[in-house]
Amino acid sequence: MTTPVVQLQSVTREFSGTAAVRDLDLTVERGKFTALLGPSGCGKTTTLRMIAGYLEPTSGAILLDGKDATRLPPERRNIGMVFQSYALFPHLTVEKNVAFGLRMRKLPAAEIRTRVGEVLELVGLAHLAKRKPKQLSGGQQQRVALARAVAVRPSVLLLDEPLSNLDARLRIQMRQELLRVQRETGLTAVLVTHDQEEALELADSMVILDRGRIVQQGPPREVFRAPATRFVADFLGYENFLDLPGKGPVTIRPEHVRVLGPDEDPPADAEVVEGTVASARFRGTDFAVTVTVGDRTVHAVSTDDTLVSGAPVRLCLPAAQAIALPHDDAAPDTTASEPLQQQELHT
Ligand SMILES: Nc1ncnc2c1ncn2[C@@H]1O[C@H](COP(=O)(O)OP(=O)(O)OP(=O)(O)O)[C@@H](O)[C@H]1O
Repeated sequence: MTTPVVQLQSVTREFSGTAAVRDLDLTVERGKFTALLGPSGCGKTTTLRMIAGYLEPTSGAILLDGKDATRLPPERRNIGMVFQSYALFPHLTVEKNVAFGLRMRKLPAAEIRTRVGEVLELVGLAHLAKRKPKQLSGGQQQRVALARAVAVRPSVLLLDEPLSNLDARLRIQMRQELLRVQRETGLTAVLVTHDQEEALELADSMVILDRGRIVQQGPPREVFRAPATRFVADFLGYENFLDLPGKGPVTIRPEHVRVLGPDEDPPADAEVVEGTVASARFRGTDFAVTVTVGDRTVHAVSTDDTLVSGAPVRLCLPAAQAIALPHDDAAPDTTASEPLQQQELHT
């Protein structure tokens, strides 16, 4: 096995006695794209800044390429960083911005010229080399920042919410761009994001943080399809948290809950509950439907445009899509986790 590029061993970082990151163990494999994902304040940026060397851990160790780097200053770590704010030098041209890190490393002028040319080609900006940052669009500025980080051939490329300043369309385009650059260069990358779609699309490994701790990690499909806790499920858009008779606490995505037609028979392995439509919100191709079942709300997705508030409906909860959750999982909304009563079920 090759040495991991980054290893965090029992890393804790406190601010005024409060831990922003607690006892974190993290391994970043060579050539892989790792995403740190979680809600605001969960410790993503603190973790990234410790890897970069801008913050020291309160305790624990950081290894880069297998060597202890816990107290090494940023300039002695071979790291490339891209920020949300681009952080370009406004008075320097695109090529001089990209050359900056190479000049700091005192590379020969000819080598700098070659590398700047290569990375500008890589991000498709060779034709804008003489422009200043303010003459570029947001997406182009972020490409310059990416080129500048890649030019130094870092051991690890650290990306702190690099796409969140871009509009929705451009963000999706730039995701592909980022992935292409990472794949073409073979660089190891660590991305901080609160956007689950971004992590799902880009990452080989997804690490979910909650209040400074890792709560789940693995390939995105695995984590998405089998959230280990209610927190992870909730964060990944599982809206239904139910206690099914004989099954215990489960979670199920709204798009897996079907509104049955009046004469429709449910599949054999499904639970069926009766309720009343509380709301049906049009979303373009379908409706986000909320249904009151007893004293709780079940979320479903339907293409039926005749559903109106107050209408009685039957919902089908396919057993195969119901993911079991730990019994003692803290419930963010306690009213939703009461067991569904037998009399509400039809078999
Ligand atoms: N310099 C600091 N001084 C005091 N507290 C800090 C400092 N930096 C971070 N924190 C606290 O540490 C916790 C984690 O912050 P961090 O910025 O790592 O979270 P995050 O997951 O990156 O959040 P966001 O997505 O909002 O950027 C927060 O509670 C934050 O207020």
